[in-house]
Amino acid sequence: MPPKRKAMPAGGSVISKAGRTSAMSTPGPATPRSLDSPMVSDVDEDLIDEDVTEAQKEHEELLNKESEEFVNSWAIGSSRFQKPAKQDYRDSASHFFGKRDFSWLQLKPDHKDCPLWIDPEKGTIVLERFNEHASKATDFLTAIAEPKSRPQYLHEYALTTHSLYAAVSIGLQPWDIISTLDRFLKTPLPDSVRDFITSCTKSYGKVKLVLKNNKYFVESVDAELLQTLLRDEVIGKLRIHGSDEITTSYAPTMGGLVIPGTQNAAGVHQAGLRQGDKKAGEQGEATKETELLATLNEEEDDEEDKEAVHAFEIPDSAVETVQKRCLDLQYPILEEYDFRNDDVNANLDIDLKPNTLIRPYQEQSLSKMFGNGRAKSGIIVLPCGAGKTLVGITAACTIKKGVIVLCTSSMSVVQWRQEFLKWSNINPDDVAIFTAESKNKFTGNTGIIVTTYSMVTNNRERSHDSKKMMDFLKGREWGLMLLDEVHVVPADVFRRVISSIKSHSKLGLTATLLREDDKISHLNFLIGPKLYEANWMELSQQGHIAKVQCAEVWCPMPTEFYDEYLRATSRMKRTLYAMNPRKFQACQYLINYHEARGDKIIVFSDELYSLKQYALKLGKVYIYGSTGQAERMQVLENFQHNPQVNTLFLSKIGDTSLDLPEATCLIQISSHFGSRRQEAQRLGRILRAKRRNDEGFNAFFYSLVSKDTQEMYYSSKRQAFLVDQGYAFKVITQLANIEKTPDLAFATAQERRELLQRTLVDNEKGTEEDVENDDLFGKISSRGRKKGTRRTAGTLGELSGAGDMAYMEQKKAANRTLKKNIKAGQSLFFKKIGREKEKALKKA
Ligand SMILES: Nc1ncnc2c1ncn2[C@@H]1O[C@H](COP(=O)(O)OP(=O)(O)OP(=O)(O)O)[C@@H](O)[C@H]1O
Repeated sequence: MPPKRKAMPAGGSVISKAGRTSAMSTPGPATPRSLDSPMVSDVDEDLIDEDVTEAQKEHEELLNKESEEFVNSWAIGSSRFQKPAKQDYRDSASHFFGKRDFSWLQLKPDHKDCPLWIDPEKGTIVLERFNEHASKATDFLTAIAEPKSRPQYLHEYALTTHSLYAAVSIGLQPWDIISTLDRFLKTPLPDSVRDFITSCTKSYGKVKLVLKNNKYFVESVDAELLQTLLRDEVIGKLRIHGSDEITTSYAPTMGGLVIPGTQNAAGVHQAGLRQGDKKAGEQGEATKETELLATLNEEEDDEEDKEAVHAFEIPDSAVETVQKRCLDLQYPILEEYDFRNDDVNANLDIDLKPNTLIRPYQEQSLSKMFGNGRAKSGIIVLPCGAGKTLVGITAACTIKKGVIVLCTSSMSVVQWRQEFLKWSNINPDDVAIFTAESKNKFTGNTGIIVTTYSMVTNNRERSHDSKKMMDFLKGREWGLMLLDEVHVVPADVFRRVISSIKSHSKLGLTATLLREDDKISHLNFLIGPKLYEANWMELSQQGHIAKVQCAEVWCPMPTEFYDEYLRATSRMKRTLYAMNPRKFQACQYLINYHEARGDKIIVFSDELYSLKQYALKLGKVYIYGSTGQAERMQVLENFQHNPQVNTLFLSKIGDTSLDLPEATCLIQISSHFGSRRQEAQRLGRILRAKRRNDEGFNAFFYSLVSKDTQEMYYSSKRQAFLVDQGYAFKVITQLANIEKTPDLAFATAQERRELLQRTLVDNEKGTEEDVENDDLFGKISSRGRKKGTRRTAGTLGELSGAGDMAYMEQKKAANRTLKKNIKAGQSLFFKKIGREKEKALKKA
């Protein structure tokens, strides 16, 4: 714990530009002036110009006089700051601002030192990132408000019922929130906002559901409130017979609980010292940033030491009814697990390996979960590639009880198991996998099971083994349920998971807490509130994720393509804007350029037809849903280690969970409409670039869009989330010297016309759908077909008489090289591609 901070003194000093201070003895609420303001002695007086100081003196005197009157006139709770009548504050400039004219909120005298602005009507808060007190305010805001947009200089947050619920759940009290917010604001806190905070928080966090010695207790520090609940006709009847008395005990504190992998953890300290100055510096920075919150929590812990907690017991079967009833009564229940006092469930022998040091933001997110010595259920949001897996593993190492991990695909299941073995000392026999292929149990009393959501919620007839495994999962209590990629799983799937598997605490992990159907709020009550959300830009500045240059490349459509586009069905439109020859050329140009720089490139296409056509024409490798597991592994292996395989074409199956730290450049040629989530997840593939800490290194993300088509509209929608995270998309309308690209494809009008004809013929009867989708719960079913489309067996070239064969003719040179490589026995992988080509040739 950082040293305890004393309450900030009232009043303070007004800082002039030259660093001079002037005393302000007026009583009033504490202000951010006292937040490490530079003292007058810090300033070299010789450097201050006489004239300037005179003018400043005058200004300060005036300011002091005004501020004295001003500060005297306001105090917390004063109705002075309610919105005055329009005629009292509107002036000739007001019409420029319309409803957003907040000039009636008078600035505090020391507003320059306060980093926050507030919209009193909507509760939107704007943070000046350039303000010297910004970092302290940032941590506070992350705890109480939803980050909406975080570009470089101004961040926007919104106070919502859910964000305030989350703030209460990590232990903040309404008065902490009100007074700290008031301290950071440039204007006095408007009454409307104060009332909103009070009303949202007064009932939150008052009632907790705690599983102690395997019995459920409804718990509160407010005995009166528990009596009210017991008088309720529904809850009263559910109290366990014979436990008429409300029991009283004392709340646990964080005392003694150390999150593994942190600076304080045993075994890690030494490793921490070896990490070098940079890491130590960052750790210090994180500690500084959390100081404010820690102080608030610490003060509260002291109080909690003495605070009595009252509880009554309810049966397991009544948990959902009580939760629902409490919600109806406006007392939402928070779930907490007192794992340190759980003597019933066997302890799991697991700890992080001694040299594992978790990063400051990982530590911060976990401290929100374990803030009061118990495990709170909730969601942690970290950017793609920032290490959510290790956060989940560290939570498991802290709780040390049975763990069940739910993933979206069997590929992630394998990865999760590997990560448990990589980061912790867990016995491999204690981590078992439950998928269609493997239904193992752990050998000891307790352990870890990694599975998928679909395995657990499958309604179809189960095999004998599968049924036995489900009985095993349902028949025991789990200490922790780790829910990976929570944003893709619909509410009813969660309900099915949660109702069939009993777990004391739940931790949801995601990079993008957003859904296009806006149903994200369901997660708040099904799993728990958002406990922490990291800032993408901050993490990339600290080198934990790569810095990325984003660009949107506008590719005009040749007239004949555009004519066809205008009259095509919506399905064909998508194919046409993906197959736009100018887009193809841009892709070819960018691949050449980045391969020459030594980059490893991933090209994404949702459109299977274009994925294959592009890859075959350019002689590159590709993976999509139907690619067999062995071939996938081989392709990925080659992409990572073979210097001749520098570009990989991927369908949407590579959107998530693919760990390819070699990839440094990403080109997107076709995507899923306006999905913000897909855009962010794809970016995530290069955020983990190995070379991210090389001097001046940048990864590149290009989105190729066909000009004047629907794709332009979708593209700007897709970027919204990343723009809010601070990424800027440059628009490129002309790629320099593209016409000089050697062997530029479709350079003649004749070739472009042929491409158009082929595209139309190949897709006349529908297009092939990807047969696998890692987003298991997306609109397109994972195994099914979309209405109006058809699945084809074999290659499209075989059906249309074109496809591969036509490309083989055009790319004779590339294929000859390919054949030579095969003959030289260069790799099995090249041999396989060669065989496919030869087969296609023979058929033709
Ligand atoms: N504290 C740490 N120290 C060293 N390496 C770490 C740490 N945390 C994470 N990593 C590494 O960062 C990489 C990304 O981690 P991980 O795969 O867990 O990311 P993620 O957040 O789950 O990404 P995605 O959402 O894309 O799946 C991994 O290679 C992991 O080993």
